[in-house]
Amino acid sequence: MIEFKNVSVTYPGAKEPSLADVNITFQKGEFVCVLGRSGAGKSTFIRCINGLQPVSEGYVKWEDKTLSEMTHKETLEVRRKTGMIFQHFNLIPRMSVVQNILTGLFGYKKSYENLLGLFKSSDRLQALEAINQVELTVEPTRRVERLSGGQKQRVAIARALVQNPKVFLGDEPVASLDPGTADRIFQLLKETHVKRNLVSIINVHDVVLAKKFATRIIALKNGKLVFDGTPEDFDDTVYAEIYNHSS
Ligand SMILES: Nc1ncnc2c1ncn2[C@@H]1O[C@H](COP(=O)(O)OP(=O)(O)OP(=O)(O)O)[C@@H](O)[C@H]1O
Repeated sequence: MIEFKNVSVTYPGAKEPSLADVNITFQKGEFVCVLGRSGAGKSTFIRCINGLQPVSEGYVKWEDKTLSEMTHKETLEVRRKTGMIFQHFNLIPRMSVVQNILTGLFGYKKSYENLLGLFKSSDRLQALEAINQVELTVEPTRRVERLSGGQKQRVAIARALVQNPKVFLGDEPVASLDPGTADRIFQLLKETHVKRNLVSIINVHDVVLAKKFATRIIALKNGKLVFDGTPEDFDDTVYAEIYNHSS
């Protein structure tokens, strides 16, 4: 469904590529965790998937279409199909839970409707359903700045859900949460993933979480794809190879 072919990314002024000649394909139903040391290229990789980061060489394909050759409309469609979840949640602090979730519907609306905040009652119903699905028990009208980290991440997931995504992309979604909350958020992501038969590709620092939830683990080192296998294959030898400090 998503294919990387000889993908490299070199940032302006950089001597070395941050992503180097990556070849990989992802299929529906895969729950992929991306591992690697800090600076290995994980965020760059995730952002290439929906074109937030343009590639310097090679291409990324969604089904049979190359991202860089898509029309504006097709690119927007790809973004709409992608639910992104970030470490710092990317919510609007002074807006309420339900208002934040409704922004997930922007991809379905005309821009003037977004500007005027025009939502139908069926939209609000959808937002309330998403709140139920992520088991968020706070008042929908509460401002998100007053929520805990775990609650904020649930709002972010609910916002991604109303988008009706085909793909979940996570850039360190649990990095700022305590271990118990991180585990519960991963549980929720995995359940949603299974229910909706998504492709999920999630950067994570915690190898234990990756091994517990992933159906496939990949690892980057200095921008190169150095591991692609099952959680069982990701053993101590592989761990040492990926996280050691020599190049
Ligand atoms: N916008 C940018 N401009 C220049 N260099 C960048 C940019 N973004 C990332 N880099 C560099 O590219 C490399 C890979 O960064 P990236 O953020 O993809 O790694 P990462 O594995 O996600 O790291 P972390 O786990 O710390 O978030 C790093 O050397 C980083 O400094």
